[in-house]
Amino acid sequence: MTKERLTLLDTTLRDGAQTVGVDFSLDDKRQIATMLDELGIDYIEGGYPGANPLDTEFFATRPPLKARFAAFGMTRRQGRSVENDPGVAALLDCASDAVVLVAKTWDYQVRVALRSTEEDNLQAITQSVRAVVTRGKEAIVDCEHFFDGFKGNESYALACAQAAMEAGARWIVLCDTNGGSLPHEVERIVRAVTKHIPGDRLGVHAHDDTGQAVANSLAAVRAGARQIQGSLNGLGERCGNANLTTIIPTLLLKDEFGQNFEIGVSRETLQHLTRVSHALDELLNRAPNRHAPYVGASAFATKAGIHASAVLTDSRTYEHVPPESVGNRRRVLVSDQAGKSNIVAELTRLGVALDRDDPRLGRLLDEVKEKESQGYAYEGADASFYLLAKRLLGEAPHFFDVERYSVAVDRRFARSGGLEDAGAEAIVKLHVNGQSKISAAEGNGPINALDLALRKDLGDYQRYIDDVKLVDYRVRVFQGGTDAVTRVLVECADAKGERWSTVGVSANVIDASFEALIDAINYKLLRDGAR
Ligand SMILES: CC(=O)SCCNC(=O)CCNC(=O)[C@H](O)C(C)(C)COP(=O)(O)OP(=O)(O)OC[C@H]1O[C@@H](n2cnc3c(N)ncnc32)[C@H](O)[C@@H]1OP(=O)(O)O
Ligand SMILES: CC(=O)C(=O)O
Repeated sequence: MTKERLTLLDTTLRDGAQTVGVDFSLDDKRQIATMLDELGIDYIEGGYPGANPLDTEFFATRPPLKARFAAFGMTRRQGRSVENDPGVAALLDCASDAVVLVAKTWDYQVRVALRSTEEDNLQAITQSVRAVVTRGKEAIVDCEHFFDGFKGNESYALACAQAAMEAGARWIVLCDTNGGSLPHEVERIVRAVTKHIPGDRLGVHAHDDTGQAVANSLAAVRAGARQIQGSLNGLGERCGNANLTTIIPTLLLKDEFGQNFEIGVSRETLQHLTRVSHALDELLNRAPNRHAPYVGASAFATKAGIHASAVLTDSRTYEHVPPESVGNRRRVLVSDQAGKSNIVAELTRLGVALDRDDPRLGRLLDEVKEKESQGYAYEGADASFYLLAKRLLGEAPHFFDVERYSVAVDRRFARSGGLEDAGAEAIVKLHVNGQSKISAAEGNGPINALDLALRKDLGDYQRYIDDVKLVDYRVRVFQGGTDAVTRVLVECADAKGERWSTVGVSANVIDASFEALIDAINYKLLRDGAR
């Protein structure tokens, strides 16, 4: 059976730029466009030339792309001709293959937001589309507020969409601009529109204000629309746009869509999806959403012991698709929800062989649960779990002893009252292979000073830790009040690019940090076979 082609238009660089907290640089835009292109997206909407210098520059220095490069802007303004509208001129003159024109299609918006007449808005649509087509570019019309407009005044919303089609627009895209529509409404309305406009000229642009942008986009496809607009990681105005990082694997891997449609993204490039999603977060300096469908670190993480036992027997028991299909991986977590299966799986991943019938396994599981009840959390501290296991198995040499440490915080104030200088000093006294070592260090804060002092002179073992860097530090205080317990998670990295995480727990944040730092060093010595 021949499959129908679905077209994807990515608006990460346009609607995504309207996300609170997102501020792309020119270089970010270039890198993101390249990633989208390599993925196999059909249209990349690069921004709004003429609206700001960055977007104008991005179009002036158009990146080389296989995808169609689309510029976004609005239909001509009231009281102006298309020839005399600088906004339209910027769209016509920029180096794009396609122009996406946003057009009002809700009569109420025409009156209130444009302060115009229904007739003038129809003419603006017709004239603007014609201008784009006459310039030899493809016209795509984003029918703003289409679903709300259709509910309020069906014939006017349809008249706007038809005006766009008759003027020569290749795609008429029905937008759920306020994001309040529900999947059954979208399906009903798109089906009604297909009686007037062929489905292979219809698209959908959904916002996520009820958390259903993905469902709404899929509902539109079920009803006949053949273009989906969305963004990577669901970036976009307010709650964001339809998340292409969810839609793409759904279209490829779920039978209803996969058996009936094809898209520009192949099963092979789909395996880069997790990397692309995280690369975007990295560019934006945002922590990836662990719970994101398909690409989140928890998307294929199994915490419950009963699930782990089954998933290790046959992964389909608790996985709706194989994690590798989207470039993700299975994680079986060690925590107070774990059973023996979780522990064996994590030990195997860490390269530690332990038989399921070995009585030490039960002792390790009990120890994990006891420590977790005190506040330790091993699901985010694999190196501390590794040390715990190795010590219980009697396979962890004792490298050094700490005799004492102290930390002082120093703050100096100017006569005017302002802060003049701030810093911290730490002293650590250790015993390494019979030698006493005392190290002092200054840092920009107490943990920094302590970390530097601890790693300054480890005698015979110093060469193993010279390249260690503390790359992440997180504190969580729980139980509240004066009995509060502090959990510190530390992530370290070395020159080989390896990363490992450790945990420390105490009523005192410095003690908890010190414990996590000590684990980090012991782990490195153990993994590198220090003698
Ligand atoms: C649903 C969406 O996400 S649409 C995405 C819109 N994206 C953006 O707005 C981001 C970039 N925008 C901008 O930089 C600026 O808004 C600009 C440069 C486009 C325009 O700036 P300004 O000229 O100051 O206008 P302003 O931002 O106040 O917008 C209101 C104007 O747009 C007009 N307008 C709004 N929508 C439309 C439309 N679909 N068709 C025609 N005109 C429109 C209004 O009538 C009003 O015109 P007026 O100034 O002649 O009264
Ligand atoms: C075009 C657009 O972004 C919208 O209507 O939501």
